[in-house]
Order: sequence, then C-alpha cells, then structure tokens
Amino acid sequence: MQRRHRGPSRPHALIQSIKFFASAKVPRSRGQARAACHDNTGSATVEEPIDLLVIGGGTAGIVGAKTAVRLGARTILVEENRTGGDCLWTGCVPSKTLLSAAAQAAADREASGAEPDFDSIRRRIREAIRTIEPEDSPETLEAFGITVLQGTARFTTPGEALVNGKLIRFRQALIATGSAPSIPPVEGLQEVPFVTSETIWDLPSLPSRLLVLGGGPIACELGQAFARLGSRVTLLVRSGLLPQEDAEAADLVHASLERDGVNVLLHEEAQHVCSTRGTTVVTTTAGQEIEADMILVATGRTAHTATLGLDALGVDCDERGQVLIDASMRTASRSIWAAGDVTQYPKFTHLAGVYASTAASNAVLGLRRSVGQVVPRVTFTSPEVAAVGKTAPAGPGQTTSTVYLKDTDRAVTEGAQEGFVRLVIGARGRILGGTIVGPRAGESLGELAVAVSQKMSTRQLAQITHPYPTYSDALWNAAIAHARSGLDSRFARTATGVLSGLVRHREERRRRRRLP
Ligand SMILES: Cc1cc2nc3c(=O)[nH]c(=O)nc-3n(C[C@H](O)[C@H](O)[C@H](O)COP(=O)(O)OP(=O)(O)OC[C@H]3O[C@@H](n4cnc5c(N)ncnc54)[C@H](O)[C@@H]3O)c2cc1C
Ligand SMILES: NC(=O)c1ccc[n+]([C@@H]2O[C@H](COP(=O)([O-])OP(=O)(O)OC[C@H]3O[C@@H](n4cnc5c(N)ncnc54)[C@H](O)[C@@H]3O)[C@@H](O)[C@H]2O)c1
Repeated sequence: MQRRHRGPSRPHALIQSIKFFASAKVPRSRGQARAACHDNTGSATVEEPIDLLVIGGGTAGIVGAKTAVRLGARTILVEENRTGGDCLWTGCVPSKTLLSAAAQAAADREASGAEPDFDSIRRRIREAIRTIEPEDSPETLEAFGITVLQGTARFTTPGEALVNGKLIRFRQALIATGSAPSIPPVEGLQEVPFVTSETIWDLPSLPSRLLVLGGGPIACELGQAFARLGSRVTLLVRSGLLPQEDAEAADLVHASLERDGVNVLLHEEAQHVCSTRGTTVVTTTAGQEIEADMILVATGRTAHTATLGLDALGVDCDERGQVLIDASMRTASRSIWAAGDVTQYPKFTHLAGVYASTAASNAVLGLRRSVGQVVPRVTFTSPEVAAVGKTAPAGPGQTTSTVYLKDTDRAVTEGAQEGFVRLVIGARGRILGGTIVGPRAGESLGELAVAVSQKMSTRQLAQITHPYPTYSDALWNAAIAHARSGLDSRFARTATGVLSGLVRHREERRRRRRLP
C-alpha cells in the first residue's frame, strides 16, 4: 500500500487570511519570468535572472510566490507534482473532513445503530478537496502573475537551478519543498502492507484492525476517526500521547480515545513485524503481539532536501534534512531562503504561509524582518486541544490560572463538560500562553493568540466584556480569576485599606467644615 506521492499543498481558504499579505491580483503583464529560462547547452535566450525562484507549490511556495509577485518581483514557481501540497491533498483538508464524517458516524451509530458507508465518506473527502483545489491550481497562480513550471528543481550554483534539464538563473530562491512521513527502521515493516498520511486516503475499504505507530497529532486524529468509523484501533506510541501538549490535555485525549474503543499502548514500540496467513503481527518491545489488517505509520516527518543540491550552495541542514534558517528565514547562503515543513520550525499550514510571506518579502526587498514567535496550534481530536505560547510555567514568578468546563455554563448546557482553559501568566499578570481543551477549542484560540502576541495582562483581558453563554467565558474567567487574586493579595488589601481610609478621612473633614 505504501506509495510515495507528494501532493503539492495549498493556501486555499485557510490562507485567505494570509492573503492579507499577498492578496490583490497582479496584471499578467510581465513575461520576463518565463523568458529567464534558457537551456543548459549554452544557447541562452535571456541573460537577466528572475527575481525569485520558488521551489515547491504547497502552502509555503504558493504564499511565498504570491507575496513576491505582489511586490513586483518576476517569480517562477516549480512544482514536481500537484500544486496545493500536503494540506490540500493528503493533510488538513482530507483529515478534517474525515474527522467530521467520523463524528457524525459515531452519533448515528449511537442514535440508530447505523454503520457508516466508507465509500460515501471517501466521496465526501474528494468533494471537499475538489471544492478547494481551484484556488491553488496552476491556472489560478498564472492568472495572479506567477510563472508555474511542472518539474523537479535542483540547484547547481547559488544563482542557478536546473528544472527538467533547463537552466533557470535567479537572484533569490525560496525553498518550500515540504516534508514526507518518516518510516522507522522496524524489522519486517517494509515487507508488510502499510500506509502513511499520504496513502491512507487510497484505502478501498475500512480496515477492521488498524495498528497506528505514533502518538502525535496525525496518530491521534486519524486513530480516533478510524475507531469512530468502526475499525478496531491500537495506538503504539514510543512516548506519551501528544508529547508537546499540556499533560492534563493529553490525559483527556487519552481517555476519550479509550472511550472510542482505541487500545492505547504508551512508551512501547514495534520491534518486529511479520505477516502470517494474510494477517500482520507486530511484536512490541514489551513482548506483546498485536494482530492488524493495516498499519498506519505516523512517527514524524523527514524534510524534502536530499535531492536539491544544497551542498553546492553552503545551505545547512539538520539530521532530519530540515533546512536551518535564521529568524528572517534566510539560510547560511545569502540568496537562499526557506519556509514551511522543510525547515526546523513547527509544521503547520498557517505557519508555512505566514513565514513564507516574510521570507519572500525579505528576499525581494532586501530586508531582514524576523518572523513572529507566537505559534498557535490545534489538534482536532475530540476534545480539541488548542495551545499557544507557553503551556506550563517555566521560571520563577510564573503561574497558571485554570477554569474547567464543568464550571462553564455553555459547556453545562451542551452537556460537554470535559475540558479546561489554562493560562500561563508571568510577571505583572502578563499572559504568556495557554491551553484550551474542549469542543471548538480552536475557535477560542485566536483570542488567546492575540492576548499573547499583544503582551496583554490578565487585568486587560478581564476588562473586556465577553458574551454569555459561550465557551470563551472559560478563557475570560481564567483571566478574571487571576486578576482578582491580585486584588486579594496582602499588598493590594493594604493599599485598598489605605485608600478607603483616605476617602473616609476626606469626607469627614468636608462634613466638619459644613458644620456651623
Ligand atoms: C494528516 C495531516 C493533517 C494535517 N493537519 C493540519 C492541520 O489541521 N492544521 C495545520 O496547520 N497543519 C496540518 N498539517 C500540516 C500541514 O499539512 C503542513 O504543515 C503544510 O502542508 C506544509 O506546507 P509546505 O508548503 O511547507 O509543504 P508541502 O505542502 O509538503 O508542499 C511542498 C511541495 O513541494 C513539492 N516539491 C518537493 N520537492 C520538490 C522539488 N525538488 N522540485 C519541485 N517541487 C518539489 C512537493 O511536491 C509539494 O507539493 C497536517 C499534515 C498532515 C500530514
Ligand atoms: N492538527 C494539526 O495541526 C496537525 C495534524 C496532523 C499533523 N500535523 C503536523 O504534522 C507533523 C507530523 O505529525 P506526526 O504525528 O507524524 O509527528 P510528531 O512528530 O508530532 O509525533 C510523532 C509521534 O510518534 C512517536 N514515535 C516516533 N517514533 C516511533 C516509533 N518508532 N514507534 C512508535 N511511536 C513512535 C513519537 O513518540 C511521537 O508521539 C506534526 O508535528 C504537526 O506539526 C498537524
């Protein structure tokens, strides 16, 4: 089942907001970008290099190229597969559609015992992709003013790259080639059928027993979805679940997965895999044997850099092949920039788009603006886990304020009381970050991201009236609880005591003056 296919990703609707940076249509008047290609036999057709060569047509590549064109740069985007990238074809769009269909399937099963139709779910996923896809198509990008070339790019020198044997000369280049699933070196794995986040969408039928290797966002989201559709799912996880997240949040996801029937095995790995009479048997490091009809490998990512010819440019990569860049998105080579999953930064669509926009404008305008470090993220399990900034106190003077959904009226009215909001708070009540767990947690995260990036204090957030009854009441109440605890401190009590004494004294004096 394992098939390597790298779909281009997409800045589609999610990236509408990023299009704030790269929006207006640019008249297709230039043509210089196309003319800058020449063959490598020496018969150059144009001498002048293009302004920006973008390699990769996923979210990072598309947003980067649009930003550059918007700034007047002659831009070529090279994509070896389909423009749109992981997010559109094999990532966010299919996985969020699947999660929605699986939640509906679980509700239907509970209500009427009806089992889901896997074919219609696959059709729904295809339809979601088909609806969004035109936004990222080569035609749309060309209409925007980007020259799109289909092919595999490889650098030859700092100012030149080969695409399908043609030489392209460029002033600046943006590497946006994304990443692929890492396949762990488990004995026997390559000999049995397995899928990854790239190929699971091609499964013709629902596997009755699915073994998932990994415990990150992909394993948790897809593991829960397949369990809700009716597969018997086992998660085999080297670490704890969602190791990047607040431990109590991860515990709630763990409990929820188990309620959906998922068998979660933590701090254990696959040691050996073999196939016996059509069934795959995985032996774990703890000596357990698990039978499965299909394995999903979700154990992290490897960057697409091996064939880019980066050695010739002096661009540094880490051991996972990730391009190392500074805060302005520039590599060790002055004219080479990178953004998205190919870099060492966290791997999210919104980050790929925003960082690529900064990289492209820095490259084209000769700037060194730094990217923002406030990174919101959402794992779309049930309950959702949304986080931004610090998720635990990390120094003296830092504290937390937590409000549970069982104390939040909207959650009580909806019978969805599992979850919480936890703020991490620093000196003078400054909000440093936090975690939101519960239904639609991701929808409340934007407000917390604003509070963190604007360096707001709990007192400032507490002063903003929130509508009742909403889930964001929990966030508000966490801020109010902390701001109020400040008022309860000994210093604050002394200060308010002194203040009210002064007022009493002043009023007494006025009263005496009025006496005859
Ligand atoms: C199952 C799953 C669910 C996800 N869900 C979410 C989510 O809900 N929210 C979220 O924010 N993120 C999510 N992500 C992560 C998100 O998909 C990625 O962060 C994002 O797609 C990265 O975009 P990119 O442009 O860096 O890379 P990609 O989208 O991978 O694009 C890279 C492109 O470069 C092309 N390419 C590679 N090498 C070359 C070459 N030499 N020449 C030419 N072209 C080349 C590839 O074909 C590809 O089209 C999810 C990922 C997965 C796998
Ligand atoms: N909702 C979202 O935003 C979303 C959804 C899916 C993916 N993503 C992005 O895609 C990236 C990749 O996701 P991922 O879940 O593949 O990777 P990950 O790196 O986040 O998690 C990998 C997990 O696999 C475990 N693991 C590693 N090797 C293992 C082995 N041999 N056996 C068993 N377990 C092993 C790790 O302990 C960890 O729990 C994420 O970091 C995230 O940025 C985002």
